[in-house]
Amino acid sequence: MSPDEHAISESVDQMAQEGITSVFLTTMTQRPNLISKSMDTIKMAAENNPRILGIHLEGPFISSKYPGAQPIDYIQEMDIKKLATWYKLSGGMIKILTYAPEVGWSPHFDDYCQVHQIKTAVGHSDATYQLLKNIDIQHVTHLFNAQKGFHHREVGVVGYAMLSKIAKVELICDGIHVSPEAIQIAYQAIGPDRLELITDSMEAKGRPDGMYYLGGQPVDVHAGRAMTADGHLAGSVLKFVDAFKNIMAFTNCSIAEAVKMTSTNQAAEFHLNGKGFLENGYDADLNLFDKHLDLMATYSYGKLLNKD
Ligand SMILES: CC(=O)N[C@@H]1[C@@H](O)[C@H](O)[C@@H](COP(=O)(O)O)O[C@@H]1O
Repeated sequence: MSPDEHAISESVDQMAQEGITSVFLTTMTQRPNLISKSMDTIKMAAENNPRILGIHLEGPFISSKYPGAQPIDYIQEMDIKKLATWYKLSGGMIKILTYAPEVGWSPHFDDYCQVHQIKTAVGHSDATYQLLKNIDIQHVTHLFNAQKGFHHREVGVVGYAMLSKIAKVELICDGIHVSPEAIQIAYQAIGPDRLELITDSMEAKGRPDGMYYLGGQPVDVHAGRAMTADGHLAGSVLKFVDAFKNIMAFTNCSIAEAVKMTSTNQAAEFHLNGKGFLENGYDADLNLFDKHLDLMATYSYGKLLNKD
């Protein structure tokens, strides 16, 4: 394994400490050749690590109105040829693409994604409710963050996420990206069958405050917040087990619902066979908690990965 593949694989194994048994690794908006390199590196790392199940391409086909922490200089126009190159380099591992449909949608693009089973997600986008409804978007990336918010005459991406009957909706449940009250509203409007918790975390997670990098830009991490120099929240330092606990604390939902939002929904959406349930013949990926819901042990494919 190359040093980069090794580093990726190690960081995925490290995630077992917070109860993560499988991941889609997320790329940033960057120069095309760097995205190409990531595709190849992740593909190679996945050959030796069965916990890497896919890639989430976040950008580069997004709106310059909502870059968030994505480097604005590398936002690109939708280009199916580029997507096809990355898909090939990834060995078919791209499972989800976050993009801004108002700048990039075409029937040809939709066909390409459907044929290659790439889920299209709206994110970093200024799309209107009507556009999202017309193109039947089925996934919303980090609800509320870096997207058109709710206005009473144009309900935008947030309104679409709430009104859709089928779209799965991501939430960064750290109480910083989204306030506990907004999380309650999302829970009441969207519910545990469609919400999916994510971390959106970057390299500083679990490490001391200081300067780190996200997509090649310096990020200052202090007291649980990661900020770019121009003042955008830049990913999180949220541990997945804390997202699991927070959703219960913020919404009063049941453990069963929190389990749904952290595993079953994702497994079902992406047809991850063998994942998401404890059943005969399944992969035996599981977390053990004590009565305070502190994580005691994580098993992946039946093998103990961490222990308190
Ligand atoms: C990897 C990524 O892109 N993450 C986004 C970030 O770009 C955005 O700045 C932040 C806050 O968004 P907000 O200021 O719109 O709430 O949310 C997420 O962390």
